[in-house]
Amino acid sequence: MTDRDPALAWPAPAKLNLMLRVVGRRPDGYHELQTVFQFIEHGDRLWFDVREDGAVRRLDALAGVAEDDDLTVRAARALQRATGCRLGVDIRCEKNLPMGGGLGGGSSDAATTLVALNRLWGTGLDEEALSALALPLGADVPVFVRGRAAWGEGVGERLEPVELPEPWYLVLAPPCSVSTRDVFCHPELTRDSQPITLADFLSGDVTNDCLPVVRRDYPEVESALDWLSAWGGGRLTGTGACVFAVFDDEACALKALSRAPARMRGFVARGLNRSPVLDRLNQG
Ligand SMILES: C[C@@](CO)(OP(=O)(O)O)[C@H](O)COP(=O)(O)OP(=O)(O)OC[C@H]1O[C@@H](n2ccc(N)nc2=O)[C@H](O)[C@@H]1O
Ligand SMILES: Nc1ncnc2c1ncn2[C@@H]1O[C@H](COP(=O)(O)OP(=O)(O)O)[C@@H](O)[C@H]1O
Repeated sequence: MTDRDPALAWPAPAKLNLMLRVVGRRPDGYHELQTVFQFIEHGDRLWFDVREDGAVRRLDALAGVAEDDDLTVRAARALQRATGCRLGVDIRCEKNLPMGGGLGGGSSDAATTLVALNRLWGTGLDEEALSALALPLGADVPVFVRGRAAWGEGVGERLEPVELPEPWYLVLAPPCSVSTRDVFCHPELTRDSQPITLADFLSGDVTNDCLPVVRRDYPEVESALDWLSAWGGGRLTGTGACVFAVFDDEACALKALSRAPARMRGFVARGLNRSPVLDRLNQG
C-alpha cells in the first residue's frame, strides 16, 4: 500500500449550480437563494489515516490556507467536538479543483471528511446529524454530505433531492478568482428575483442572478462566456469564476475543449445526480 493508494482514496466531487436566483436577504445579511445543485465526475481526492493520539493533521499544504483554517481540518475537529471521539487523523488532499471557482471544492473536501471520518472513527452519526454539523462549515457543505442532486433554498440548506438529466459539461476556469463576499456585497446585484418552481427550471429558466455583475467586473469571465456562446451558450456556476456549457455527448464536449484558446484551462465531466462519495461509503 502506498500513502496515496487509489483504491483507498475518497472522492470529493465538484458541484455546478445549474441556476441561482437571489430572492431575498436575511436580517443577518446573508442572501436567500434558490439554486439547483448537480455533482460532476471531477474533483479532489482525499486519504485519511486514523491516529490514536487525537491529533488532526493536514499533510499537504494548500496555498493561502493555514492548516487550522483548512475546511478538512475544521470538519474533522467539528466531528470530534460533536461526538467526543478521541481518535485523530492525518489528511492528504490531492487538489484538482480551482479554489474560489464556484465548483465548491473546499465545501466538498469538508463534506467528504465528515462522511469518511464518521465511518473510519465509528462515530455513527446519521445523515441528518452530519448535515447539521456541515452547515456551519459553509452553506454548500450539506448538499455534499447528503450526496444527491438537489433543489436548494434558504442559503442552500433546505434541500430537496431531484432527478435531472446527466449530460456532459465543458467547464472553463478563467484565470481569476471571484470573491463570493464581493459578489453578494455588490450594489448592483439583483436581490429581489421572483421565486420560481422546479417545473420552471426544468422548462428552461436557468438564470444566475450573479452573472451580470461578475461578467462586468471580471473580463476573463466575460471572455470565457463569449467564447462559449458559439457552443450553445455559457453559464456561471455559483458566483464564479468557472463557467460551463452543456453537451449531449462527451465527444462534442471534448471537441469544443480542444478548440478553446490556450489561456483557458478547462475540463469535460459528466453530470451526476448521485455523489461518488455514497458509492465509496458502500464499498466499506
Ligand atoms: C454562492 C454559492 C452557491 O452554491 O456558491 P459558491 O459560488 O461560493 O461556490 C454558495 O451559496 C456560497 O456559499 P458559501 O461558500 O458558504 O459562502 P461563503 O464563502 O461563506 O460566503 C462569503 C460571504 O458571502 C456572503 N453570502 C454568502 C452566501 C449567501 N447565501 N449570502 C451571502 O450574503 C456573506 O457575506 C458571506 O460572508
Ligand atoms: N480544503 C480546502 N479547499 C479549498 N478551499 C479551501 C479549503 N479550505 C479552506 N478553503 C478556503 O475556501 C475558499 C473557497 O473555496 P472553494 O470551495 O474551493 O471555492 P468556491 O466556494 O468558490 O467553490 C478558498 O478560497 C479557501 O480560502
